[in-house]
Amino acid sequence: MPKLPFITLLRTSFFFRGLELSAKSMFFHSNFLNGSVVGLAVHLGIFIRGEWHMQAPKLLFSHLILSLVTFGFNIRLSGFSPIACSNAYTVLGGYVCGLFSSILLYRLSPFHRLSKFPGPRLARVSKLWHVWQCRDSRNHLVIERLHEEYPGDFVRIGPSELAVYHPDGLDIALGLGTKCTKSDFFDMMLPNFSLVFTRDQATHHARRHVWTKALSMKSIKLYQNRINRQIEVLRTQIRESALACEEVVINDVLYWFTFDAMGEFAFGEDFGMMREKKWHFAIGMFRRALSLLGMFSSAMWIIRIGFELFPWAPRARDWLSMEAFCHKQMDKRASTKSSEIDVASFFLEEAEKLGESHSAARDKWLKGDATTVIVAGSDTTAPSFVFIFYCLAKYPLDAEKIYEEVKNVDTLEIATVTTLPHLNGVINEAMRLYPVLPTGISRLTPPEGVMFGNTFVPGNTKLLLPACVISKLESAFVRGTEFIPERWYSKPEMIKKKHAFAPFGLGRMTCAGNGLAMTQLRLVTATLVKEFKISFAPGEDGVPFLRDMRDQLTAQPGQLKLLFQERT
Ligand code: HEM
Repeated sequence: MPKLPFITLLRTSFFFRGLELSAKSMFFHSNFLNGSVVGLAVHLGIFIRGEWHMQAPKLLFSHLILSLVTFGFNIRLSGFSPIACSNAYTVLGGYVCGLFSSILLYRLSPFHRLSKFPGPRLARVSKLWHVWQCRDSRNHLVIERLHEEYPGDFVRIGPSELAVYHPDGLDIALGLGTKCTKSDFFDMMLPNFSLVFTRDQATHHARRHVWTKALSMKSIKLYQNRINRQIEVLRTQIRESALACEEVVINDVLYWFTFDAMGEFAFGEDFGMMREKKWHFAIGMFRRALSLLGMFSSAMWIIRIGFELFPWAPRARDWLSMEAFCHKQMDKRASTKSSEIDVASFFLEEAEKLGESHSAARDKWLKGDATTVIVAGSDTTAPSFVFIFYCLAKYPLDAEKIYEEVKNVDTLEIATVTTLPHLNGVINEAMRLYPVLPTGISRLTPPEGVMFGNTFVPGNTKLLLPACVISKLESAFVRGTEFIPERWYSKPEMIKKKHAFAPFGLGRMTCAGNGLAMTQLRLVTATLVKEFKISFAPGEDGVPFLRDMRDQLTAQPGQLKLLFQERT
């Protein structure tokens, strides 16, 4: 065999090495490209349409499985080797790049249906931006700041979500005749059913009548003895503090009262918090679990992943344990006969109608509504109370005006307190300036879209309707940021858009417990103002109370210390 010169050998070896490298590079590129095309197709063909939060846990799980299968497949093809692993990485890397580039470009592009609405660039890309902004549970400040930064009626706060600051926003999105429906947020409690968390309108309508019956003014009168009992415990506790000249942490006392009262109305048994002057463990769990909502309520897919894949994580566990506690309360109530009527009596009566053949659905409704009645009934009324008492301490002249109204009347008479103008003006004004659902109302536009004045909002857009901004708009209320109770009775000209104040929502899905909540607010405020002078405790100025407020779907104000002094 002729001997090849060394140089020729070298050249030939470089040539083949080059060929191998370019083949490898082509292979690499084609793997990457194939992955990217699949990623692109999956976005444009599937994920671009509809809602995916309910499937989020399954999607995450199936993507993990698919990644493992891709590795397995490549290892089977080329044996366990760096090449097999790098092939798998390349395909998966291509998929991820294709999928996310397509999502990113689309969301930032002028072709997106919400492209004309202003808002932070990162908010357009992903809801993770909003989640990050809410990491300290202060969504109300985020939403207020955005309103200042982007003056106008709308700000884009997510890829397909708008914050609406229009003075008619609540009326258009919630009012009678609206075609907007509840947003993805209301899938939070699934698989349990509950009136609040029911998106399907027909199902909602069918369930609503039980709640309407259980919380009608006629039924509330049946709970009057229970209400009076709880108010008496509260009065006694406040009187003890007044006699001892002790400051009262009003948040604790009024939260204990409201949860105790709700336990009593709902299941015929309070939580004993006022008597024992300490938090019940289940309510404590619930309040810890709320921090989940402070950060994640704007991204339901994260909450769904948390509940389904990480139910053992501390906050998710607190939430699930709190639900289990409420379910147990309902089971306990179902197995006892009560001589006095309570809210559960109505639910149990309805459950009996469903009978054994529908036992699964019946149990789900009972469980879901048991949680709702405690959570929606207490964690809303309690902060309303705290804000009202903050206003009474801050505006003592208004407290005195209420005193003039109540000093000669029976403050436990529902019909009487309903008609007292300044009492009701103060309650309304406190709820307007300090809404208990500061950013908690959201809706989805119908497929054909909705007009807000002259602006068209396209279909399937999630809307956030922040009461913390809308109810103070100058276009809705004259001197909108000031506390003026008279606007609700003697100065109606100071209200330009009455539906910009909707503390209980509007329309078909308005608060079912509106009457009960207002009754409690009126009776308790009138009773305590009649008996006590209320002021800030020494060293208290109410600043930390507002500064430390968290927005965890419901407002969780900071600590407030008050002094109660018995009127002589
Ligand atoms: C001051 C106290 C309260 C406030 C500010 C309040 C506020 C609200 C708001 C704004 C909504 C509508 C949410 C939406 O449209 O997305 C609502 C719904 C609801 N609330 Fe209340 N609420 C209070 C007290 C109560 C009480 C005491 C109960 C019951 C015991 C209750 C039970 C419900 C229920 C069941 C719904 C759902 C209604 C439906 O979807 O048909 N709420 N509440």
